[in-house]
Amino acid sequence: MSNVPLLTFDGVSRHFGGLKVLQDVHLAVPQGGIFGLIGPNGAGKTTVFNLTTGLLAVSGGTIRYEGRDLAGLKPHQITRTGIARTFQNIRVFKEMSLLENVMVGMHSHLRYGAFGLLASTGLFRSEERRARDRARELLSWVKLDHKASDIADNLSYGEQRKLELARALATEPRLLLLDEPVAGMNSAEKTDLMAEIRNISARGYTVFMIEHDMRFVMGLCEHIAVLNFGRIIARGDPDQIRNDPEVIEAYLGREEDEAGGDAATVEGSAR
Ligand SMILES: Nc1ncnc2c1ncn2[C@@H]1O[C@H](COP(=O)(O)OP(=O)(O)OP(=O)(O)O)[C@@H](O)[C@H]1O
Repeated sequence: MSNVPLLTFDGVSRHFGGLKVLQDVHLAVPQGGIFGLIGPNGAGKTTVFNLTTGLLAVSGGTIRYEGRDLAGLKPHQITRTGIARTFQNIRVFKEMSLLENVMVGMHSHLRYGAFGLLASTGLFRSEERRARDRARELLSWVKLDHKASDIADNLSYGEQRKLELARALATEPRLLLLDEPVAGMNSAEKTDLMAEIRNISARGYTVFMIEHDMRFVMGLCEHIAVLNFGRIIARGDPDQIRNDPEVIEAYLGREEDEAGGDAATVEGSAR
């Protein structure tokens, strides 16, 4: 793993009117490996992803990817620099096959574009065959290749999440942002996904994930940052995070506030 960060947040803030959702956030996601961002509900985690992918603009500070300031870039331009993401709410095309879902993610990389995908003629066949092979390969990384021709609507919730992951990979990113990848999965699916994400990381992708499931985060991430009320309150490896008094306070405080709500405990229970 190189020491040069792939993605950096330098004094980043984001306000919505008077609401300071992120304040002076400094982050450095190293190249390679798996980085986790955790924090109680509403801490600002998804906003970090929305800023990184250009869905929102920063109110202050700088976000750099491979040293390049991302300010002013549109989401599709950011995708082209090598950043892909999945969403907290599943966004698969339910009436399309798994293969087609992945190929849609690929279109910005195909020379003929999305129109050619729909109206393919002989001219485009070899390119399309290559795309199909790649899509099938990506589906195999999340163990869905045997269902490649099925309609996405027939998949379980957990499988739809994995399909989203394959589709994100189809843009050929180097940085993969995963927003709550195991939400809605049963424990067997979580165990499988953990192995699959480890394999994806071993292939050279940098993974940056938001996740509430502490067992998953602690088991998978080498580096973790903790957001609370829009500020980073801790950074470190899983042991440092688990034992950080401010982190424990942030989670326990929330649990009391929410009277046994769904805030995860730092010790490791899944929600
Ligand atoms: N576009 C927006 N306009 C106004 N407020 C927003 C917007 N996006 C997010 N917020 C607010 O910013 C705060 C942080 O939201 P965000 O979704 O980043 O939190 P989160 O840590 O991802 O939460 P969760 O774990 O519940 O998904 C919330 O109070 C939310 O209501």
